[in-house]
Amino acid sequence: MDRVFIHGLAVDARIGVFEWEKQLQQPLIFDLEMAWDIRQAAASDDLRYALNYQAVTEFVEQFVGQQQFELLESLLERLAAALQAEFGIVWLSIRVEKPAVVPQARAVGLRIERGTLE
Ligand SMILES: Nc1nc2c(c(=O)[nH]1)N=C([C@H](O)[C@@H](O)CO)CN2
Repeated sequence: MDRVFIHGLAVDARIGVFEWEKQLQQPLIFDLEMAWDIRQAAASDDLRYALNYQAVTEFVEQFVGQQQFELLESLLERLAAALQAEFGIVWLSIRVEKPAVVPQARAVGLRIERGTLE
């Protein structure tokens, strides 16, 4: 299956376990990989048959901006389900980095995969 990707998408979020984290917005960096059969879009040269990465980007920005969780796990699980439902994505991987929150590390975060590939 082909993949549409969005790398390095920075979105401010209210997320974290600690009280100080709940009082501010902090940047999250997302990498998304989404399975999509591109052949119909390629044959027709028509955006309607493509997975529109601009639309996905705006959806992620809006979704993340509206949520508040303690754990990255909670955010990613819901974001993955929302993207699959909104765009009909059968499989996706979302990786998120929380930069500079753990001083010993450049970034921390997680990566999940949801759905199935035929
Ligand atoms: N697996 C996770 N570990 C931690 C998270 C998280 O969301 N998932 N969050 C934190 C704190 O909020 C972090 O930002 C600062 O230590 C700790 N560990």
